[in-house]
Amino acid sequence: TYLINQQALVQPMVAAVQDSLILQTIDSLSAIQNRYYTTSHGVNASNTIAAQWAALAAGRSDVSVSQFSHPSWPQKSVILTIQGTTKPKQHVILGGHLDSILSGGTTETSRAPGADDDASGIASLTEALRVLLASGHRPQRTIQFMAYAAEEVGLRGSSAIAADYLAKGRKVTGVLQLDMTNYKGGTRDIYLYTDYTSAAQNDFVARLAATYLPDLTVSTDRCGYACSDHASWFNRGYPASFPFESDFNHHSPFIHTTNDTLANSGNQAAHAAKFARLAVAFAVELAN
Ligand SMILES: N[C@H](Cc1ccc(I)cc1)C(=O)NO
Ligand SMILES: [Zn+2]
Ligand SMILES: [Zn+2]
Repeated sequence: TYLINQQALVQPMVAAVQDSLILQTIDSLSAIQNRYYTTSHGVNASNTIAAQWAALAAGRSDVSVSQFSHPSWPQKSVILTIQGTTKPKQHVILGGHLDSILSGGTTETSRAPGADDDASGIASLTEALRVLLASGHRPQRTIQFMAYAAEEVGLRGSSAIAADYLAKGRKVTGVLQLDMTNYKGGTRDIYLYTDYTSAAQNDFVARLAATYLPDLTVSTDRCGYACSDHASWFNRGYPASFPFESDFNHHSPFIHTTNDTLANSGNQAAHAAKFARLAVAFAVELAN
């Protein structure tokens, strides 16, 4: 029973989302030479996100930022935790991946901007996080924002983290994945993917969109394979949802190339902002 009853909290947060700040984050992340999981730039990208999230967390004793080390490669995942007040052992998780890749192979000097895949998702998450922290709201359940390493090489960062949660018996109320939120190739606004996701939670997400983003159109589609980090959680029995930029046939054609740039995403972040608004609604409603 997914209740939607936090309108007084969520409406102002949704209104506070700024497209310009999302654009700024996409621009700075895609300016890094590449974010490949084994390069010095890929390590730098993780540290940059950790620093940016730590700056947002400043002054909050209930908020912390950590990096999750992966022994078999150098790029760390980033986890920001907002401690829950009454149900701290229950986790609401929102994620995206911080790595990038070139389909022909990626080296230390490769240019892999990954503006849509997945700087856009990280930027949408960062803006959702910003407005959530700016509100001063303290959620009942613990909310975690995660920037996963090494998604492009087999969902490896999220898989390691999800396996760790399972091994530790941690309770996960739900997971939202944002991977590619800014290239508007389809006719609708938000596409909820139905494979490797939870039907019940997807219905909740659709109702969140209807409640908080009434002007937007929502549709569904399928990937046909484990196409992003939501599958790491779903495959271990955790409820996951994956709102995506377009229908399968119209996603950004630039991904995994040197042309996955902000310019090729229309030099805008209005599309990514829709996902930031949905993310903040998901976090606050599910964590209370
Ligand atoms: N495989 C995904 C890209 C991808 C994700 C969803 C859909 I629909 C189509 C394509 C990837 O590269 N994620 O990083
Ligand atoms: Zn991706
Ligand atoms: Zn990708």
